[in-house]
Amino acid sequence: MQSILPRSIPVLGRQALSGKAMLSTVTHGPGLFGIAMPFGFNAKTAQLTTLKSRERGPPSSIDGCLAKTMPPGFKAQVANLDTFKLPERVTGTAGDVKLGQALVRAWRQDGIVQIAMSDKHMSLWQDAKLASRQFFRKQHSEKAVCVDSQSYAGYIASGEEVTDGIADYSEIFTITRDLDPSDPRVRAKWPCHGPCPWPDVDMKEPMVRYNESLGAEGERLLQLAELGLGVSPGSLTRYTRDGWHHTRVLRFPPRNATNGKGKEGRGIGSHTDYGLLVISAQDDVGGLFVRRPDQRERFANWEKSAAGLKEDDDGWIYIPPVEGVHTVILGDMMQYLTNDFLTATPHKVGLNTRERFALAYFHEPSFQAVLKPLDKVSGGMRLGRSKEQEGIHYGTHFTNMFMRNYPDRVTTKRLIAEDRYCLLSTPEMRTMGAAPAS
Ligand SMILES: O=C(O)CCC(=O)C(=O)O
Ligand SMILES: [Fe+2]
Repeated sequence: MQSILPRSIPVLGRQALSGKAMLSTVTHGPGLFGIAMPFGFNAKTAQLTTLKSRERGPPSSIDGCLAKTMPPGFKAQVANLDTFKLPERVTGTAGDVKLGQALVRAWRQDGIVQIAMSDKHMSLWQDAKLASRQFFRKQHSEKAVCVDSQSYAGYIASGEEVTDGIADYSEIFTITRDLDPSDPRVRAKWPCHGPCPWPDVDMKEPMVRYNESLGAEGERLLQLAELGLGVSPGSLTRYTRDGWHHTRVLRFPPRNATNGKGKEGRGIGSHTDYGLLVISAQDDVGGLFVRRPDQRERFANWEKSAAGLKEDDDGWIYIPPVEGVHTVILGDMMQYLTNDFLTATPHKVGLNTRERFALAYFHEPSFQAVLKPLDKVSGGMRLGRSKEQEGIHYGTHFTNMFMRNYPDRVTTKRLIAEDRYCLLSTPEMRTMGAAPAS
């Protein structure tokens, strides 16, 4: 099976392309907005467009349409990414290896890949999007009660989350592992372990279905990444047994209807996410920007916060919405495991002229995992130093990040008041060791 849509273009066609051929720089004046959006092109159309614009040279009118979805006030190159199609199962065939290598190459070049949604994913995403709209439309008082003092799951009002000391305008419902109060880990007061305070089944059911299917996609992507990196099967996926996967259901207000708590036009500040993969879907509005891997921009979010990194600098890539695709960026633990060969993707979200809905699914190591860098993969900088390290306990990294983002949340206050943090260093919390030498 071919790895990239459509069948009429060469597999791994991206190799023939210089990165520049896919990007055009656009600065938006406010006058450009209100023009019809390009949503409605499916992944296949977008791919064909890429091919056409390559043949013609200058950006096509469709490229221009994609660029017009960029939020006002931002300057960035506009991506027109290839779309990969995943096999239903990864079995290690020559085709799987080629696809894995192409994914690794694309992550190293752009920091992001586009994956075609299957019909099933498409319908799960439509249902989840509808549930999200219905939830965010509720009265503030109905949403505000969806909070839990033991887990970080539940509602986060616009202006509550903090990135690099500045309030984000995103309004969020976070879904973490939904644990009954009688669960032994909850009773033992493990940090971040507790129920998900769902508003109702109308929200719960579609979200649970969506997350389950992305869990399977995350595993296939990790298996392909193992093949692409040339490491033994299980080198990455051993950490996701009992993975601490979670999801952020996001709404961004239009830029002229915020509550004045954050910075004008900024939805979420520049940051990297914490685990292995972030698999996202966005609606037709547009707002996501990423930075490509750059040897000159070194960071390690688990050692020193990467929040706010280069936020107002040049060099951002705008990722326009394309119907029928997931985007996949990399998290801190992928960077740590691969010794910087694959780096976490810095990204940020700008507010647009219309409200925007997105769903970010985080495919993560187990809370109890202690990760160790892979011997066989080296990005240069960290090799040697990383080998001597004790490894990273994912639960501690996750807890640190959530405490940093929500300093005033009831969950953070209870965690501190009950001195739960010290439990993170106990042996029961670290029951997954490092990968055996491959
Ligand atoms: O809105 C998006 O597309 C991305 C959101 C994001 O970066 C996050 O939730 O961490
Ligand atoms: Fe993010």
